[in-house]
Amino acid sequence: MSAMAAPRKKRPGKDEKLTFKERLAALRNLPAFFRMVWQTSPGLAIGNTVLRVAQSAMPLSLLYVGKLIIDQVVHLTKDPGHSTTWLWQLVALEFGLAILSDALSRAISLLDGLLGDLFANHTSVKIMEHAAKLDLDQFEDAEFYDKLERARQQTSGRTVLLAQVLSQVQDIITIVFLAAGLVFFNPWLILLLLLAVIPAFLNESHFNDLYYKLAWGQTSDRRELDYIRYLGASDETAKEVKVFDLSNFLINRFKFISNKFYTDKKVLQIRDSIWGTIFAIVGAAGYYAAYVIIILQTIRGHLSIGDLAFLAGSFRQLRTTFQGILIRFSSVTQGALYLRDLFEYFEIQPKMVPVLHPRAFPRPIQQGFTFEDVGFKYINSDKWAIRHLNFTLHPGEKLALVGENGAGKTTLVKLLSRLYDPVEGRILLDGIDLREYDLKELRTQVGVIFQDYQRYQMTVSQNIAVGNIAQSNNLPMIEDAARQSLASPLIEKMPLGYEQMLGRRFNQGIELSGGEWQKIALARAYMKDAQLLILDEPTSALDARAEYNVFLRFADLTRDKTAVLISHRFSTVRMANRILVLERGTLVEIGSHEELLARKGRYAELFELQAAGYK
Ligand SMILES: Nc1ncnc2c1ncn2[C@@H]1O[C@H](COP(=O)(O)OP(=O)(O)OP(=O)(O)O)[C@@H](O)[C@H]1O
Repeated sequence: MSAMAAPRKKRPGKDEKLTFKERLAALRNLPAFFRMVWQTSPGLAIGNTVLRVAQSAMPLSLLYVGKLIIDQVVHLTKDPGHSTTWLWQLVALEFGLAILSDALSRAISLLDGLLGDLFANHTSVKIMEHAAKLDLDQFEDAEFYDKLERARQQTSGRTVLLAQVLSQVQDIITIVFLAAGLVFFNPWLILLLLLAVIPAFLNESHFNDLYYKLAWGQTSDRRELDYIRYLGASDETAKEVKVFDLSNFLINRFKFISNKFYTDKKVLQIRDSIWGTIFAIVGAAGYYAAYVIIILQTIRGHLSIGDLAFLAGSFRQLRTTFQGILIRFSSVTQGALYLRDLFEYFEIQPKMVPVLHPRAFPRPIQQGFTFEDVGFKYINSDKWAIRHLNFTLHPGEKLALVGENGAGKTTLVKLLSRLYDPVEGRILLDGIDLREYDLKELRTQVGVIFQDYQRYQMTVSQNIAVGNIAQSNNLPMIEDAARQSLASPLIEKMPLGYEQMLGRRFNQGIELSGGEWQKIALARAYMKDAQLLILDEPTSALDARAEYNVFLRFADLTRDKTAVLISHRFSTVRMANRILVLERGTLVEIGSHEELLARKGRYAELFELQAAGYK
């Protein structure tokens, strides 16, 4: 079973050469990128384009007006009696153009900034929306995580790409304007310039590939680096880092990985700047060759002084714009390569595709859930976590799952709540495959509290409301759920009651004990009127009296519901109608507490073992 349903594409490995063709092919991602930009804000996108087109006409206009001014000045020096009106009109025009050009640049960078911020937000939302669609096991795949990480990096990095692509278009239009002016004088000079900047371009694009490959190869190390940074400086880990004295261990690991990054990049950067300098000299030589030609033509009287200034200025501008375009071309293609990562992430499709015509969830459940030879193994494991599992969970039944660590109890529960689908066999609900029911409805009808439930750094009421987020403003319901899970006395003692922030991350947050957190988390189970309630060791952190009370209450509150409990405490387990004993993923016994004790099998053995501890 593969988590990556999307087609795998050939990716450049560390040593693999990225061809020019591949780089060009990456540009195919740009239309999709522009679509995303457009979706972000059509108004800003149009405004930006219009301003940039206007700005691209500026250099040529300024240079041409400059030429007219010089020619007019030269004319006036030869003929001082001539009227100066035209000259001052030209100066005023140039002044106006200079102000306009400056205003346009500022407006463009403002729109770039605004559009960039909105684009980053829009992409982050899309990444989260897509993550919500994916299956749980896709998150457990390291390759997927790398992809997610690279996609995340796109959000801020791609705003740069946006400005680059737009500048590229703007510069191309500028060049068309300038070249149109220059072709008139000498087309061969443009060719000369082109030849002079091409080596710099090839060099730049070569190094960009190397940078990209380096960053690509470092993705998973980078994840480790982020993780170490978090371990080394976070409220959640500070306690263990201190008692186990881990700081040196973490710092050394951090240094080792970050130094490796630094060294690898340094070597590239040095080579890049040496070659960059050499090719910049070649470019400058091209420009000065053209300059000499223009000077010679002026001396021979073929060009006016104004023409000389205009041509020299145009060439200088043309050269920098050309170089900018060519150099940016490789960073645009590099950006497009990164975009491919983003789009590849969006291409990953969940395997749990909804059926075309989902069935309505039965209300009430008639026959219950039947496991038919169910087998399951995790994507990153060759071992069967569950195998050949056959049993029926009857409606209204309270079933306890018992087994040693790693026996498969939580896995069974995940299959029941369709976080995963079986790899072998099937699970039936009222005789029909669970996969045929509407997944959303199933989620509302099956309530699960996992042993590793989340401690949200949010308010108490939000922490409870996550059990049914649609009711997050329904305080009476939240209070009722807290009463049922026996959390209300605890909440009433808090300074801000249900509005109390929990955890230490945010202002005025208070930290709770493990058992206190569990009581809050348990309230989530009562937030919806689910027909099947699953509690996976929900009371392991509660003291004996609290646990006893919770289960008495639970039995009372779930009288007409089906329930599955996982617990290592037999005092709890014995309250169930039936007990299913799992061993290495298979069912070894099933029956009531009394029946299983009488059998003197595995359950009796585990029960005696625990009872002996209390004697
Ligand atoms: N996400 C996962 N990826 C790979 N293997 C997993 C994953 N979760 C569990 N396993 C493996 O599947 C097997 C069953 O695990 P499971 O969590 O169902 O056990 P359990 O009976 O609930 O254990 P415990 O009493 O310790 O909670 C174990 O061998 C475990 O290593």
